[in-house]
Amino acid sequence: MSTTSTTSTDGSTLRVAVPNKGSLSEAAHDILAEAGYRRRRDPKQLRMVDPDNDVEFFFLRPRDIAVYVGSGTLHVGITGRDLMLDSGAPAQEVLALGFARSTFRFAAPEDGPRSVEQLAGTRVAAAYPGLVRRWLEGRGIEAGVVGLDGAVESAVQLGIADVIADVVETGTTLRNAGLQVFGEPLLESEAVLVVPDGTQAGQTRHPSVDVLARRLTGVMTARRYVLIDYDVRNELVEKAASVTPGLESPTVSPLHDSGWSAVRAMVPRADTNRVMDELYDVGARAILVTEIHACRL
Ligand SMILES: Nc1ncnc2c1ncn2[C@@H]1O[C@H](COP(=O)(O)OP(=O)(O)OP(=O)(O)O)[C@@H](O)[C@H]1O
Ligand SMILES: O=P(O)(O)OC[C@H]1O[C@H](OP(=O)(O)OP(=O)(O)O)[C@H](O)[C@@H]1O
Ligand SMILES: [Mg+2]
Repeated sequence: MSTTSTTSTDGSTLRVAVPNKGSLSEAAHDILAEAGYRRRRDPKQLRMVDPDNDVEFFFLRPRDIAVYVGSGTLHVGITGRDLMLDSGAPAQEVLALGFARSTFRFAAPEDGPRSVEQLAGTRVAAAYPGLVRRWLEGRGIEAGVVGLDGAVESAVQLGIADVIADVVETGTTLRNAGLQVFGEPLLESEAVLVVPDGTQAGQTRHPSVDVLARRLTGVMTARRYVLIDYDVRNELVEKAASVTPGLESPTVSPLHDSGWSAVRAMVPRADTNRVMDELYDVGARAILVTEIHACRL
């Protein structure tokens, strides 16, 4: 009877890879829980079956997720765009998820290289060596890449590299290491939903991937928008509606007092107060804002 199950039409359980720890993990678990999937109880759990949704979750290192998905052994996963590209695995992004945002940038001491052109002949330290090598090759720049596991910012001071290429979020770690960014970002990254590369022979997308993607999109929309309701005199409806056009068009309903209408529309959360001020100026009253808990557009 349920129409919300992710049960696939081909009868096989959807196998989903989720980051087990690190920067992506908590937000990935949150968005899945908001999308109606079972939440992991124990952070050491490696695998969890969610029978209500006919999904099996595998909690893996974020760096490995594109490798599993690309091999076809798991149907879909959540990882970082940068991690997916670094792996070189035959996986492709189907949905950007809006969290774990970062930029990937070159940085060096003040007296080091200050432009991409000056990278030739240098040693670049990176925890994403595949991504950096491909980026340099794509531009015909011949530089050595020193692959490290992390704390890359120390590599210059410790003498094994001239430049680093790393994830920058606030820039605090770079500043503390006396490094400055230069050149354009190599990449803008965020968490993404990945599936096996469509070009791989013999691999077809599991039908429940689309249900998962729709649910996650619904959560992102519910987070990004609020619902606004207000009353306005009939002659002012058009003017007020132009302030709150909604996604398609606002809902306008008659009030018991025939001179007034009630209007309802979705508004970007970030615009809420500006929109309320404008509506009040137009003459709207009883302006109410409510959360959207879930939606399918
Ligand atoms: N401040 C940040 N540090 C590291 N990764 C970040 C940061 N902000 C966003 N990210 C993103 O999170 C992903 C890295 O996840 P991962 O779990 O490997 O990171 P981590 O927190 O550095 O874990 P670890 O401690 O194992 O290195 C990448 O996609 C990266 O772009
Ligand atoms: O710009 P910031 O806000 O300072 O964040 C970026 C830093 O955070 C991450 O390091 P992490 O703490 O994951 O350590 P690691 O380098 O050992 O992975 C990343 O590798 C950068 O070093
Ligand atoms: Mg790290």
